[in-house]
Amino acid sequence: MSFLLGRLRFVQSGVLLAVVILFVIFTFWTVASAWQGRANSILDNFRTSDREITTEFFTNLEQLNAIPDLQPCSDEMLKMMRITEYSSKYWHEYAYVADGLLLCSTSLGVLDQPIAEPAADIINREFSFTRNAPVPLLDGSVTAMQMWKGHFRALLRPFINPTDTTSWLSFGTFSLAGGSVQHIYGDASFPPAIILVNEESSFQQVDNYSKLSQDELLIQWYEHGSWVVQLCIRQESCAVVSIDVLGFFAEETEISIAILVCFVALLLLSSVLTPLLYQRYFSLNRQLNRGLKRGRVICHYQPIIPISPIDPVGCEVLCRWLDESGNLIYPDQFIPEIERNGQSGLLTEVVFVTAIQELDDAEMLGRINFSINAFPEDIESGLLLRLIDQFLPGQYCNTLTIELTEKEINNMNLLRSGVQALRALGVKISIDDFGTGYSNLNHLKQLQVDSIKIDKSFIWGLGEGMVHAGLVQNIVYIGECLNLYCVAEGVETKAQLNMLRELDVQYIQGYYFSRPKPITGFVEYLSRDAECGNYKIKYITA
Ligand SMILES: Nc1nc2c(ncn2[C@@H]2O[C@H](COP(=O)(O)O[C@H]3[C@@H](O)[C@H](n4cnc5c(=O)[nH]c(N)nc54)O[C@@H]3COP(=O)(O)O)[C@@H](O)[C@H]2O)c(=O)[nH]1
Repeated sequence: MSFLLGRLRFVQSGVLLAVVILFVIFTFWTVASAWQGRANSILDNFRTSDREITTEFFTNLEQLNAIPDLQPCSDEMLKMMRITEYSSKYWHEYAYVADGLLLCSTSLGVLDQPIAEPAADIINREFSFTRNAPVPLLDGSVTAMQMWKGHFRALLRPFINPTDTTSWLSFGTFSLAGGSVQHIYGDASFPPAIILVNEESSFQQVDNYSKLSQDELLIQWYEHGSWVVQLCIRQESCAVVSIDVLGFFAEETEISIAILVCFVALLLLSSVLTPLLYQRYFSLNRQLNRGLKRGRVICHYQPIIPISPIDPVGCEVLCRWLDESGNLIYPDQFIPEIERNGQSGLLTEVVFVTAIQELDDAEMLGRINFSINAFPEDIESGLLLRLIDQFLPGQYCNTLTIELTEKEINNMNLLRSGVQALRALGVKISIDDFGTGYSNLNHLKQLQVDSIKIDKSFIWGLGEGMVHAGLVQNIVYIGECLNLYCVAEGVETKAQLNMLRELDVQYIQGYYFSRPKPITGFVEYLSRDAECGNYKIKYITA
């Protein structure tokens, strides 16, 4: 019972643990996909706009710079600048600049008084720009990002700023200028963008990076409670999205509550499911069912030593069950369950077939006697006859003893005729645990058996006074009268052995000689000539 309870608790905690692990994975996945989705959309926005903005800038300004033989700020040049602005999506107010002075622009035309341009705060290899500096052309009343290339300059139109996000998510872009990282827009107080030089060798120092395309790299890392995702385009600009993990849960209360509710629901569900799962997969009943089919029932062999040196040695085959955790379970613990499940025939078959196979492999079949335990219904149903016919060569039938285990007899007539059929083959029948259970004298007379096995409780009482000695003596006497031989089981001491010899018991079985052992241990024991009692092992000779 305690074994079962322990098992139940083990299974329950196992299932609970599995449920919790699944839930944690589910939570992580839900949360991660929620914030990853948000970060991705921002990065996508950045990716698209950055690509389009820079492509448009370079295309347009390169075209303007490449116009040959045009007078600066001539009507022809202004026309070209206005056509360019008309087809621009991101850039406007194209202007012509010479020696730091702005001479004309698309909206104002040729200026009466040239205006000094602000100094670019970022100077790159091919271009220069200011970040949101006041625009002198418009009296400094507006700020805009201004970018120069060659003789031309353009202003970036205001567009939707992706920093418009939640409190747990911040965004910023950075650019590489003059060999250093410059903040362009968004949150400047970020964990610094890792490396803006978009060279694979430098990114390879970062664990989690992936190359999205020839000129795009994505890097992700965890830092100070934030998950940071950085996307770099070409060699100059990177967008960084930072997700504050705890902030997410604090802000997104609906998601947090939903997760909490799911967790509680899962806990409740698991407390309902666990017993059902246990019943379905882990009950002793189920395990036995699987075990019987999957060779988890194994055989141990315990010697039965004859008192007379002329009689051959024997053994009793005793089953054990190797449960799914690798523990050896003894028959008293699982046979009652097997009987309740109506699987006793299956157990007998597994033990019978395994024992014959193992004895044969160990070259013991035919050289020693062997006893197998069986239920009365195995004889009544004809199962044992079928098994013998199928698996035991006829010449070895007289080495087999069937020990009838203590159980109610269903049909005495069937049992009697089954016993007769077995005995006709040479198989011997023994009444197990004689003196207890159903093994009464009337059954002995009706069944015509070959031997009786004196129950170990009588043997253990031998040293305790005359009563048990008298009982054993009477059992031996009954055996003599009915022409049966006696086997004493449970012999543990030399004193018990000596008393049994005096009482003329013919065979001894017990820990005094050997505990039940797997076939290899049993064969090894026999090869040492039963040193425990100085018994010379005698085998059956052909
Ligand atoms: N139908 C089947 N019944 C089986 C089968 N295998 C075993 N059994 C029956 O289960 C009962 C318990 O068996 P087990 O735990 O294997 O115990 C056996 C011996 O280990 C034990 N024994 C033997 N000598 C000693 C000893 O000196 N001291 C001590 N404390 N125990 C000892 O006795 C059991 C043998 O019993 P028996 O069969 O009555 O000879 C038991 O009733 C088995 O019959 C099976 O395959 N099928």
